[in-house]
Amino acid sequence: MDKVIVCRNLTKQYGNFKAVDSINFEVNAGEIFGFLGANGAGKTTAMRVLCGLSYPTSGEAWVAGFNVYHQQEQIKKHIGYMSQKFSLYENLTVWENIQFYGGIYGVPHAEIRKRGRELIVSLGLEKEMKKLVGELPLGWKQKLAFSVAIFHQPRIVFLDEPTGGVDPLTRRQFWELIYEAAAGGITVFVTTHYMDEAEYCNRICVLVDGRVEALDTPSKLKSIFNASSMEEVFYQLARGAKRKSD
Ligand SMILES: Nc1ncnc2c1ncn2[C@@H]1O[C@H](COP(=O)(O)OP(=O)(O)OP(=O)(O)O)[C@@H](O)[C@H]1O
Repeated sequence: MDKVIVCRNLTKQYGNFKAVDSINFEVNAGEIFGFLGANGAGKTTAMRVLCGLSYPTSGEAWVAGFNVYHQQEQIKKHIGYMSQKFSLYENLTVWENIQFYGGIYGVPHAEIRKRGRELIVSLGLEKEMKKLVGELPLGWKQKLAFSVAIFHQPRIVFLDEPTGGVDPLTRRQFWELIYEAAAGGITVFVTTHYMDEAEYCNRICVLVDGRVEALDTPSKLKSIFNASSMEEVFYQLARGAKRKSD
């Protein structure tokens, strides 16, 4: 099977403090891989290394076949990224944001127009196309931010708590977009604090104090921990955590 992310003893230290402590995992192509952990567990730190935004202290990792020490620029070209504070421009219109991000990622102009129109239709944003993004409800912004993050058809999309602050129905609709992307062959690496979302992932990796404490499908994890929900699994793992949120 094609491995799009491989981590081998990946470590990131700040001074003597190991924010990410020798983590190992592999993510398969087309997989929806959930990355869970309490506040301060090390999720964002690990994700930043995998996105080519910071260097590890030791260990190895490859993303889309590229090395995190030597090939950060190639990694950036082959991934999409969406954070909690997603990066849409609020004072540009929906259409202008699509054009802008398509351009940044080097999508040819004619292609941006064609795929941009298809995207507007598929999101049902025809009437909002010329509206400023700042005027859209949060749920729409999140859907648009996700669509823009995968507009250049990357191999992997990294989502850092993408659905913070929206209601369960909107979250569910957002996850339909995630499933569509995965069905189209994009690997999804997602952090979340919502345990209903954890259940939607193909596999879950739970970080506790910078270390991988569990890694399996939601159903296997529930059976291993003799738990009826991912919430319970998470609680059993995270209650021993020493780190507290900042
Ligand atoms: N630049 C830095 N210098 C020192 N310590 C840092 C730095 N960045 C992060 N840390 C520490 O590393 C640990 C992991 O932080 P990180 O943001 O990766 O956690 P997280 O799992 O993403 O948490 P959250 O769910 O709150 O976003 C925390 O204890 C944090 O204080």
